[in-house]
Parts: sequence; structure tokens; C-alpha cells
Amino acid sequence: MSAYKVTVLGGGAWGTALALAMLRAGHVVTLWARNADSVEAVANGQNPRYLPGITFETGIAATTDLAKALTGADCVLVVTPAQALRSVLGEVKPHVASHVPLVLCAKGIERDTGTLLSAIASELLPENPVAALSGPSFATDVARGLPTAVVVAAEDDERAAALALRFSAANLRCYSTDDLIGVELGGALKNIFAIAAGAVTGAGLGASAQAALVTRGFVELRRIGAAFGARPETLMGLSGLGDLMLTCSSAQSRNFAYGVALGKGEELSGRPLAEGVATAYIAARLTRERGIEAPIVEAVAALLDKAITINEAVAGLMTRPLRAEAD
Ligand SMILES: NC(=O)c1ccc[n+]([C@@H]2O[C@H](COP(=O)([O-])OP(=O)(O)OC[C@H]3O[C@@H](n4cnc5c(N)ncnc54)[C@H](O)[C@@H]3O)[C@@H](O)[C@H]2O)c1
Ligand SMILES: O=P(O)(O)OC[C@H](O)CO
Repeated sequence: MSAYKVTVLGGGAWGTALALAMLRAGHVVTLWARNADSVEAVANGQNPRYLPGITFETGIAATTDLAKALTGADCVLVVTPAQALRSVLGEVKPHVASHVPLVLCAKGIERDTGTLLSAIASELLPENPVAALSGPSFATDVARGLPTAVVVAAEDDERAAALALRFSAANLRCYSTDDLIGVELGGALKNIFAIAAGAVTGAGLGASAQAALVTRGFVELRRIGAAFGARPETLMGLSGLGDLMLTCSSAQSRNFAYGVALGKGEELSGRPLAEGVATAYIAARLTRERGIEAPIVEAVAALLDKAITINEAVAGLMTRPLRAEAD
């Protein structure tokens, strides 16, 4: 069998970790990054800017030349931030063959339009099959070779299963599903609740508040997901509940850490990427427009907008009309 060639777009933490995961799964891996320093470092078994303190095996062919990176690719993992997807795919388009699957690994929704990432890919490269990879997976854990499980989604379930088989390795177990929207929404929305959970911690509101917030956040996640056509079992799975649990409980999460800073009233500019900031803004707009009840999403968006204080956010959530839990 000829070698399977995976091209990874994005030389940050997750791009590097996924490139390593693909290498460990036995594939020929090329990583494209726009930054020459990252390219040189990754080729030498490090990425000090995004994965400080981690040394890994060599074998990833890293380059800043996008055309070269995409030549002969059997599969492309797109691992740049969600808000950059449209511009990155615009650059990719002239260089990628139409049969090559695009596996979207970012977690977000386009801030200005509310478009899901898979819809952006289908709009720009309509011939290319689209998939998503998501689930509880810190880049540092995956880069270190620690075990986890994720889910690969594509509307064609056979394609999803085939990609999951390709991507799985000793310490990366990939499940598959045809619920692409469910997987995308779970991954995008959990970041908003991770910011909220971090804010609860930062403001010193206690472990009980934390658990209540995350539980009610999950109710909201399922309510929003259902309105957009996600299947409940997907949202109960790795890309929904699994990733929500991870990001809402660990200071390793950049979204959680952003929330902690927010809750403490610290300076927020210049922090590492927290996708939930843009997602909160657009999710609040979408839920408002569609009449979906999403008080935690609203509160996070208002907090980020500095329209309310953390105390006002808490008071707003605590004084909502009482109701049956299942409603
Ligand atoms: N880090 C994780 O643990 C992790 C895990 C799962 C999913 N993700 C998701 O993966 C996505 C990327 O996250 P990350 O952790 O790699 O972020 P990062 O900040 O570590 O790296 C982002 C990379 O994208 C590059 N980039 C930014 N804009 C670009 C553009 N317009 N064109 C080309 N390159 C561009 C940056 O230079 C950088 O190399 C996010 O959506 C994140 O939610 C991250
Ligand atoms: O560090 P975060 O908050 O972007 O989370 C990373 C991953 O999404 C965890 O699965």
C-alpha cells in the first residue's frame, strides 16, 4: 500500500500536535506554517512558541510554501484559528485537488456571519469532501503522546469511518459520526462555557457555583445544538460533553484561563488564542435572532463586551424566573 500523505495547515499548538499524531499513525506528514521560525523548529523536534518545554520526534516535513505543502496530499487537516479559516481556504483553493478531504480542526463559528466552518469550506471548495475532528484533546497532551479519544465527523458516514481509521493510533482513538453539525457546534460552544466556568473560578464563587454553571451550560449547549439540527447523542459525546468537561475544569484550557482573568478583572489583551471570545459574540447574536433561550451565552457576551460586571452577570442568572429543571 502506498504511503498516505497528510498535510497539516497551521504551525501552532494544535497543528503541531496533530502533525505528530499523524506521524505516529504511520503517515507521511507535511506541516505548513506561515512563520519560518516555527517551520525550522518543528523540523528539529520542537515548537517553543506554542509547545514550550516539549521535545518531540523529527520526521515532519515543515514548510512555509503552501503550494509545496499541498502537492500530492491525500488529506488536509486545517488547524488555523476559526476566524482565519476563510482566508486560509482562499489561499489553499488553487493548490488542492478536488477529491482531497478537508478535515477542519478549529473550534469556532465565523464571527461576522455566523457561518459554521464546514459551510465556509463547502462554499469556497464545493468539490472537496469536508470533515471535522474534535473532542477532548489538549495539544500538549497529544504532543506528549498521552492517550485521548476524539471524533471524526463527515456527512458521509463511510468517509468519517475511513478517516477515523486512518487517524487512529496507539494513543489517539478516533470515533466517527455523520453528525457533522453536532460535532462542530459542540466544539465551538463549549469554549463559551469554559470562559464562564473560568470567570466563576476567577471571581472566587466556589466549587458549587462552578458545577451548577457547567451543568446549566450543558443544557444551553444542547438547546442551541437542537435548534441547529445537532443530534442529542452527539452533544452527549466526546465533542460535546467530553470536551466541555475538559475545558471547564482545567487551567490548561486557554478559554478557561481567559475566563479566570475575566473573573479576576485582569487585563485581557495579548492573551493566547481563546476561540470562545468570538464564538460568544456570534452565538449570542444567533440565539437572540432565533429566539433560543441562552442566558449564560448572553452573560458571557455581555461580560466580554464590558456591558455588565461579573456581579451583575451572577445576579442576572440567579434571579431568572424559577422553572422545572427539564424545561
Ligand atoms: N491547542 C489545543 O489544545 C487545541 C486542541 C483542539 C483544538 N484546538 C483548536 O485548533 C485551532 C487552532 O488552535 P491552536 O491551539 O493551534 O492555536 P495557536 O494559537 O497555538 O496557533 C495558531 C496558529 O495559526 C496560525 N495562524 C493564525 N492566523 C493565520 C492565518 N490567517 N493564516 C495562517 N496561519 C495563521 C498562527 O500563526 C499559529 O501558528 C483553534 O480553533 C483551537 O480551538 C486547539
Ligand atoms: O485551550 P483551549 O481552551 O482552546 O482548549 C483546547 C481544546 O479545545 C480542548 O479540547
